[in-house]
Amino acid sequence: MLSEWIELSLEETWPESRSGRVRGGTYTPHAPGVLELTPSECRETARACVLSVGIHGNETAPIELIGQCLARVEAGLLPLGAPVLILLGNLEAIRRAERYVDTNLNRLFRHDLGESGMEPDRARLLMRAVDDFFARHPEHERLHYDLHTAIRDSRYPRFVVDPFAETVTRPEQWRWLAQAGIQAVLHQHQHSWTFSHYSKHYHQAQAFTLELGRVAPFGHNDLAPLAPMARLLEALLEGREPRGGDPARMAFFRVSHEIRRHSPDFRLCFADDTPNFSEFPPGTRLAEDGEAGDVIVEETPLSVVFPNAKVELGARAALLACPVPPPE
Ligand SMILES: O=C(O)CCC(=O)N[C@@H](CCC(=O)O)C(=O)O
Ligand SMILES: [Zn+2]
Repeated sequence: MLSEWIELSLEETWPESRSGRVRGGTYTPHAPGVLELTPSECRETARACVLSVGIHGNETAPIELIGQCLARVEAGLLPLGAPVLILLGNLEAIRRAERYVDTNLNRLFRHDLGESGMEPDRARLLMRAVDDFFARHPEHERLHYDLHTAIRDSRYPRFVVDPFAETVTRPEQWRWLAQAGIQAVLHQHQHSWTFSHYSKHYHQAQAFTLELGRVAPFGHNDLAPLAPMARLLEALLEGREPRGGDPARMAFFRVSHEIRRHSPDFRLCFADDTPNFSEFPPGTRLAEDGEAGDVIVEETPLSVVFPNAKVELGARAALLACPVPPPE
Protein backbone atom coordinates (compact mmCIF):
# COMPACT_ATOMS: atom_id res chain seq x y z
CA MET A 1 0.00 0.00 0.00
CA LEU A 2 2.76 2.44 0.99
CA SER A 3 4.48 2.01 -2.37
CA GLU A 4 1.22 3.09 -4.06
CA TRP A 5 0.95 6.27 -1.99
CA ILE A 6 2.21 8.55 -4.78
CA GLU A 7 -0.15 7.14 -7.41
CA LEU A 8 -3.14 7.12 -5.08
CA SER A 9 -2.41 10.65 -3.82
CA LEU A 10 -2.40 11.88 -7.42
CA GLU A 11 -5.67 10.09 -8.10
CA GLU A 12 -6.98 11.46 -4.78
CA THR A 13 -8.11 7.94 -3.96
CA TRP A 14 -5.81 7.36 -0.98
CA PRO A 15 -8.09 6.78 2.01
CA GLU A 16 -7.05 9.63 4.32
CA SER A 17 -7.46 7.76 7.56
CA ARG A 18 -5.42 4.81 6.34
CA SER A 19 -2.28 4.41 8.39
CA GLY A 20 -0.26 1.26 8.67
CA ARG A 21 2.78 -0.52 10.02
CA VAL A 22 6.13 -0.97 8.35
CA ARG A 23 9.36 -2.47 9.66
CA GLY A 24 10.49 -0.26 12.56
CA GLY A 25 7.43 1.99 12.77
CA THR A 26 4.25 3.33 11.22
CA TYR A 27 3.08 5.59 8.40
CA THR A 28 0.28 8.16 8.64
CA PRO A 29 -1.19 10.20 5.78
CA HIS A 30 -2.18 13.64 7.11
CA ALA A 31 -3.59 15.14 3.87
CA PRO A 32 -3.31 14.48 0.12
CA GLY A 33 0.41 14.32 -0.65
CA VAL A 34 1.42 14.60 3.04
CA LEU A 35 2.78 11.41 4.62
CA GLU A 36 4.56 10.98 7.94
CA LEU A 37 6.78 8.02 8.80
CA THR A 38 7.23 7.50 12.55
CA PRO A 39 9.76 5.06 13.98
CA SER A 40 8.88 3.06 17.10
CA GLU A 41 12.34 3.95 18.33
CA CYS A 42 14.56 6.72 17.01
CA ARG A 43 18.26 6.16 16.59
CA GLU A 44 20.49 8.63 18.41
CA THR A 45 21.77 9.94 15.09
CA ALA A 46 18.24 10.53 13.71
CA ARG A 47 17.26 13.87 12.21
CA ALA A 48 13.66 15.07 11.80
CA CYS A 49 13.64 14.98 7.99
CA VAL A 50 11.35 16.71 5.51
CA LEU A 51 11.72 15.34 1.97
CA SER A 52 9.66 17.25 -0.60
CA VAL A 53 9.25 16.48 -4.30
CA GLY A 54 7.04 17.76 -7.12
CA ILE A 55 6.98 21.39 -5.98
CA HIS A 56 7.25 21.86 -9.75
CA GLY A 57 4.89 19.41 -11.44
CA ASN A 58 7.09 18.43 -14.39
CA GLU A 59 10.12 17.50 -12.26
CA THR A 60 9.52 13.78 -12.01
CA ALA A 61 12.91 12.15 -11.22
CA PRO A 62 12.73 13.09 -7.52
CA ILE A 63 9.18 11.66 -7.34
CA GLU A 64 10.46 8.38 -8.79
CA LEU A 65 13.40 8.41 -6.35
CA ILE A 66 11.12 8.86 -3.32
CA GLY A 67 8.82 6.15 -4.76
CA GLN A 68 11.79 3.76 -4.77
CA CYS A 69 12.63 4.62 -1.15
CA LEU A 70 9.01 4.02 -0.05
CA ALA A 71 8.99 0.67 -1.86
CA ARG A 72 12.11 -0.32 0.10
CA VAL A 73 10.49 0.78 3.36
CA GLU A 74 7.39 -1.25 2.53
CA ALA A 75 9.48 -4.31 1.62
CA GLY A 76 11.17 -4.11 5.04
CA LEU A 77 14.58 -3.38 3.52
CA LEU A 78 14.87 -0.03 5.33
CA PRO A 79 13.92 -0.26 9.00
CA LEU A 80 12.59 3.16 10.04
CA GLY A 81 14.84 4.93 12.53
CA ALA A 82 13.93 8.62 12.13
CA PRO A 83 10.77 10.72 11.82
CA VAL A 84 10.32 11.65 8.17
CA LEU A 85 7.72 13.85 6.48
CA ILE A 86 7.29 13.17 2.76
CA LEU A 87 5.54 15.84 0.72
CA LEU A 88 4.21 15.82 -2.82
CA GLY A 89 4.16 19.52 -3.70
CA ASN A 90 1.92 20.71 -6.50
CA LEU A 91 -0.49 17.80 -7.02
CA GLU A 92 -2.47 19.42 -9.85
CA ALA A 93 0.68 20.49 -11.70
CA ILE A 94 2.07 16.93 -11.38
CA ARG A 95 -1.16 15.57 -12.89
CA ARG A 96 -0.83 18.03 -15.78
CA ALA A 97 2.96 17.46 -16.10
CA GLU A 98 3.48 21.24 -15.93
CA ARG A 99 5.83 23.38 -13.86
CA TYR A 100 2.84 25.12 -12.23
CA VAL A 101 -0.81 25.86 -12.92
CA ASP A 102 -1.36 29.57 -12.10
CA THR A 103 1.80 30.71 -10.35
CA ASN A 104 5.18 29.31 -9.24
CA LEU A 105 4.53 27.52 -5.94
CA ASN A 106 8.20 27.81 -5.01
CA ARG A 107 7.98 31.57 -4.42
CA LEU A 108 5.07 31.46 -1.96
CA PHE A 109 6.57 30.04 1.24
CA ARG A 110 6.23 33.03 3.58
CA HIS A 111 4.21 33.64 6.73
CA ASP A 112 2.69 36.88 5.38
CA LEU A 113 1.44 35.23 2.17
CA GLY A 114 -1.74 37.10 1.25
CA GLU A 115 -2.58 35.70 -2.19
CA SER A 116 -5.49 33.35 -2.76
CA GLY A 117 -5.83 30.56 -5.32
CA MET A 118 -4.76 26.96 -5.77
CA GLU A 119 -0.99 27.39 -5.39
CA PRO A 120 -1.20 29.82 -2.43
CA ASP A 121 -3.61 27.41 -0.69
CA ARG A 122 -1.24 24.52 -1.33
CA ALA A 123 1.71 26.57 0.01
CA ARG A 124 -0.26 27.26 3.21
CA LEU A 125 -1.09 23.56 3.66
CA LEU A 126 2.56 22.55 3.09
CA MET A 127 3.87 25.22 5.48
CA ARG A 128 1.44 24.02 8.17
CA ALA A 129 2.49 20.40 7.59
CA VAL A 130 6.15 21.37 8.10
CA ASP A 131 5.36 23.52 11.18
CA ASP A 132 3.36 20.68 12.82
CA PHE A 133 5.98 18.06 11.95
CA PHE A 134 8.90 19.98 13.43
CA ALA A 135 6.75 20.85 16.51
CA ARG A 136 6.08 17.11 17.03
CA HIS A 137 9.81 16.28 16.99
CA PRO A 138 11.59 19.03 18.95
CA GLU A 139 14.33 16.69 20.19
CA HIS A 140 15.88 16.18 16.75
CA GLU A 141 17.96 18.39 14.51
CA ARG A 142 15.79 19.55 11.61
CA LEU A 143 16.57 18.84 8.00
CA HIS A 144 14.72 19.62 4.77
CA TYR A 145 15.80 18.49 1.30
CA ASP A 146 13.53 19.89 -1.43
CA LEU A 147 14.24 17.77 -4.51
CA HIS A 148 13.96 19.27 -8.02
CA THR A 149 15.32 18.88 -11.54
CA ALA A 150 16.41 21.77 -13.76
CA ILE A 151 14.94 22.91 -17.07
CA ARG A 152 18.27 22.91 -18.93
CA ASP A 153 21.62 21.14 -18.99
CA SER A 154 24.24 22.17 -16.50
CA ARG A 155 28.04 22.24 -16.28
CA TYR A 156 27.26 20.56 -12.92
CA PRO A 157 24.21 18.32 -13.54
CA ARG A 158 23.62 17.79 -9.80
CA PHE A 159 23.87 20.85 -7.57
CA VAL A 160 22.25 22.40 -4.52
CA VAL A 161 20.97 25.88 -3.78
CA ASP A 162 21.87 26.90 -0.22
CA PRO A 163 19.10 29.33 0.85
CA PHE A 164 19.97 32.67 2.43
CA ALA A 165 19.17 32.70 6.18
CA GLU A 166 20.93 33.18 9.52
CA THR A 167 21.17 29.47 10.33
CA VAL A 168 24.69 28.23 9.76
CA THR A 169 25.09 25.16 7.55
CA ARG A 170 26.80 22.40 9.48
CA PRO A 171 30.03 21.03 7.94
CA GLU A 172 28.66 17.47 7.73
CA GLN A 173 26.07 18.66 5.21
CA TRP A 174 28.83 19.42 2.68
CA ARG A 175 30.36 15.99 3.31
CA TRP A 176 27.03 14.17 2.91
CA LEU A 177 26.15 16.09 -0.26
CA ALA A 178 29.60 15.44 -1.78
CA GLN A 179 29.24 11.71 -1.06
CA ALA A 180 25.72 11.81 -2.58
CA GLY A 181 27.12 12.93 -5.94
CA ILE A 182 26.37 16.65 -5.69
CA GLN A 183 28.86 18.53 -7.89
CA ALA A 184 28.26 22.19 -7.03
CA VAL A 185 26.78 24.47 -4.38
CA LEU A 186 25.16 27.84 -5.03
CA HIS A 187 24.86 30.09 -1.95
CA GLN A 188 21.89 32.46 -2.20
CA HIS A 189 22.51 36.15 -1.50
CA GLN A 190 19.02 37.16 -0.26
CA HIS A 191 15.71 35.77 1.00
CA SER A 192 14.05 33.80 -1.78
CA TRP A 193 10.78 32.49 -0.16
CA THR A 194 11.33 29.03 -1.64
CA PHE A 195 10.32 25.90 0.28
CA SER A 196 13.84 25.08 1.48
CA HIS A 197 14.28 28.73 2.49
CA TYR A 198 11.08 28.42 4.56
CA SER A 199 12.47 25.60 6.70
CA LYS A 200 15.86 27.27 7.10
CA HIS A 201 14.54 30.77 7.84
CA TYR A 202 11.54 29.95 10.05
CA HIS A 203 12.67 26.62 11.58
CA GLN A 204 16.48 26.87 11.61
CA ALA A 205 16.62 23.60 9.64
CA GLN A 206 19.56 22.42 7.60
CA ALA A 207 17.85 22.94 4.25
CA PHE A 208 18.66 22.91 0.54
CA THR A 209 17.02 22.89 -2.86
CA LEU A 210 18.59 19.93 -4.66
CA GLU A 211 18.74 19.98 -8.47
CA LEU A 212 19.09 16.36 -9.60
CA GLY A 213 19.60 16.48 -13.36
CA ARG A 214 17.17 17.61 -16.04
CA VAL A 215 13.40 17.67 -16.31
CA ALA A 216 11.91 14.61 -18.05
CA PRO A 217 8.49 12.91 -18.10
CA PHE A 218 7.71 9.96 -15.83
CA GLY A 219 9.42 6.81 -17.11
CA HIS A 220 12.11 8.77 -18.99
CA ASN A 221 14.46 9.49 -16.08
CA ASP A 222 17.85 7.85 -15.76
CA LEU A 223 18.02 7.26 -12.02
CA ALA A 224 21.48 5.59 -12.18
CA PRO A 225 23.42 8.84 -11.50
CA LEU A 226 21.13 9.37 -8.49
CA ALA A 227 22.11 6.09 -6.79
CA PRO A 228 24.47 7.85 -4.33
CA MET A 229 21.65 10.31 -3.51
CA ALA A 230 19.33 7.35 -2.88
CA ARG A 231 21.90 6.00 -0.38
CA LEU A 232 21.83 9.35 1.49
CA LEU A 233 18.01 9.34 1.66
CA GLU A 234 18.03 5.72 2.87
CA ALA A 235 20.49 6.58 5.67
CA LEU A 236 18.22 9.45 6.75
CA LEU A 237 15.14 7.17 6.80
CA GLU A 238 17.02 4.62 8.90
CA GLY A 239 18.28 7.38 11.20
CA ARG A 240 21.88 6.33 10.48
CA GLU A 241 24.68 8.88 10.18
CA PRO A 242 25.15 9.17 6.39
CA ARG A 243 28.56 8.50 4.86
CA GLY A 244 30.64 11.58 4.14
CA GLY A 245 32.76 12.51 1.12
CA ASP A 246 35.23 15.26 0.32
CA PRO A 247 33.54 18.69 -0.09
CA ALA A 248 36.58 19.88 -2.06
CA ARG A 249 35.21 17.76 -4.94
CA MET A 250 32.33 20.26 -5.25
CA ALA A 251 32.50 23.71 -6.89
CA PHE A 252 31.13 26.56 -4.75
CA PHE A 253 29.45 29.71 -6.09
CA ARG A 254 27.70 32.70 -4.53
CA VAL A 255 24.89 34.62 -6.22
CA SER A 256 26.04 38.20 -6.75
CA HIS A 257 22.76 39.48 -8.17
CA GLU A 258 19.69 38.34 -10.02
CA ILE A 259 18.00 39.41 -13.23
CA ARG A 260 14.27 40.13 -12.89
CA ARG A 261 11.88 40.40 -15.79
CA HIS A 262 10.23 43.84 -15.80
CA SER A 263 8.73 44.24 -19.27
CA PRO A 264 6.80 42.08 -21.76
CA ASP A 265 9.69 42.70 -24.21
CA PHE A 266 12.21 41.01 -21.91
CA ARG A 267 14.68 38.73 -23.70
CA LEU A 268 17.87 36.90 -22.80
CA CYS A 269 20.71 37.55 -25.26
CA PHE A 270 22.22 34.06 -25.23
CA ALA A 271 21.06 30.76 -26.71
CA ASP A 272 18.12 28.98 -25.10
CA ASP A 273 20.15 25.81 -24.62
CA THR A 274 22.98 27.55 -22.72
CA PRO A 275 23.81 25.23 -19.78
CA ASN A 276 23.53 26.37 -16.17
CA PHE A 277 26.82 27.80 -14.75
CA SER A 278 28.00 29.00 -18.20
CA GLU A 279 30.39 31.89 -17.60
CA PHE A 280 30.21 35.21 -19.47
CA PRO A 281 33.09 37.73 -19.60
CA PRO A 282 32.86 41.45 -18.71
CA GLY A 283 31.05 43.48 -21.35
CA THR A 284 28.62 40.70 -22.36
CA ARG A 285 25.02 41.84 -22.81
CA LEU A 286 22.96 39.20 -20.98
CA ALA A 287 19.42 40.59 -21.25
CA GLU A 288 17.30 43.33 -22.80
CA ASP A 289 14.27 44.47 -20.83
CA GLY A 290 12.39 47.24 -22.70
CA GLU A 291 12.44 50.52 -20.78
CA ALA A 292 14.11 48.85 -17.78
CA GLY A 293 17.30 48.68 -19.91
CA ASP A 294 19.97 46.08 -20.63
CA VAL A 295 21.86 43.82 -18.23
CA ILE A 296 25.60 43.84 -18.99
CA VAL A 297 28.36 41.94 -17.16
CA GLU A 298 30.57 44.49 -15.35
CA GLU A 299 34.17 43.93 -14.11
CA THR A 300 33.94 40.29 -12.96
CA PRO A 301 32.94 37.30 -15.12
CA LEU A 302 29.54 35.93 -14.12
CA SER A 303 28.01 32.45 -14.34
CA VAL A 304 24.33 32.24 -15.27
CA VAL A 305 22.03 29.85 -13.39
CA PHE A 306 18.30 29.13 -14.01
CA PRO A 307 17.90 31.51 -16.97
CA ASN A 308 14.26 31.63 -18.02
CA ALA A 309 12.89 34.54 -20.08
CA LYS A 310 9.33 33.22 -19.84
CA VAL A 311 8.81 33.91 -16.13
CA GLU A 312 5.94 36.10 -14.87
CA LEU A 313 6.54 39.89 -14.89
CA GLY A 314 8.49 40.88 -11.77
CA ALA A 315 9.84 37.35 -11.26
CA ARG A 316 13.44 36.13 -11.26
CA ALA A 317 14.67 35.43 -14.80
CA ALA A 318 18.22 34.31 -13.91
CA LEU A 319 20.77 34.19 -11.11
CA LEU A 320 24.27 35.56 -11.71
CA ALA A 321 27.00 33.91 -9.67
CA CYS A 322 30.74 34.04 -8.95
CA PRO A 323 32.99 31.18 -7.76
CA VAL A 324 33.88 31.24 -4.03
CA PRO A 325 36.18 29.06 -1.92
CA PRO A 326 34.74 25.97 -0.20
CA PRO A 327 33.61 26.57 3.42
CA GLU A 328 36.32 25.99 6.09
O1 LIG B 1 15.89 25.08 -14.23
C1 LIG B 1 15.32 26.09 -13.87
O2 LIG B 1 15.39 27.17 -14.49
C2 LIG B 1 14.50 26.07 -12.61
C3 LIG B 1 14.74 24.88 -11.73
C4 LIG B 1 14.08 25.16 -10.40
O3 LIG B 1 12.91 24.90 -10.26
N1 LIG B 1 14.83 25.75 -9.46
C5 LIG B 1 14.29 26.19 -8.22
C6 LIG B 1 15.40 26.76 -7.39
C7 LIG B 1 14.90 27.19 -6.04
C8 LIG B 1 15.95 27.94 -5.24
O4 LIG B 1 16.40 29.00 -5.69
O5 LIG B 1 16.26 27.46 -4.13
C9 LIG B 1 13.24 27.29 -8.48
O6 LIG B 1 13.44 28.09 -9.40
O7 LIG B 1 12.27 27.31 -7.75
ZN1 LIG C 1 12.01 22.98 -9.64
